[in-house]
Amino acid sequence: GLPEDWEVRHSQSKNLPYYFNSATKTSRWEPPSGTDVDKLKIYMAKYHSPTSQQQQQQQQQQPQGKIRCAHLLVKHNQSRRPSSWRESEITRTKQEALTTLQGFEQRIKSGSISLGELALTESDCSSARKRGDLGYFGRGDMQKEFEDAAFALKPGEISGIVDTASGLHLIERLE
Ligand SMILES: N=C(N)NCCC[C@H](NC(=O)[C@@H]1CCC/C1=C/[C@H](COP(=O)(O)O)NC=O)C(N)=O
Repeated sequence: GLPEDWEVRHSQSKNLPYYFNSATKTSRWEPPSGTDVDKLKIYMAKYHSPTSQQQQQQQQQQPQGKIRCAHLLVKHNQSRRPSSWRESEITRTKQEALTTLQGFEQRIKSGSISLGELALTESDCSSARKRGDLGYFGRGDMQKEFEDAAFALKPGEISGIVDTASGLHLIERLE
């Protein structure tokens, strides 16, 4: 039910449909004027319903049941391994680590810096050099508190502060 030259496409990053005009090569989030909205609704339900789309995407994008996350870890003197590439002996208290990570969280959630960018210099995990990217993992790979927080996220979402034996984390689900 779209006007001439228009087609529905799917944005992987936002996991949302958008409308593309192949003649003018323009795209937009809303259906173009002149769309037969009722017909479009039926079409979307059939081909672009989020569940089938998401299921498809889930299958294509990642090994079964695994997700991919980046994290920013701030260790403290009670961490299971109070040492990192940044600091051979980590002496900050847990409270200090919390205050530091809350500051990072504000900067990330305000959009002034990305988690990955900040992880590069601030994360006490060796994944820092990969902007915190831990790669794909499934249930049973990470410490439980981390796993539960990570699997509760949708792709693109960032957790609150997560407390594990490693230290305090912010987690971003990438896939
Ligand atoms: N599968 C992947 N990519 N690597 C295996 C990860 C093993 C796993 N690690 C963790 O749970 C901590 C918390 C989340 C990330 C993580 C990273 C830790 C944090 O630093 P650490 O406390 O070890 O010094 N550094 C590396 O392992 C575990 N079961 O201990």
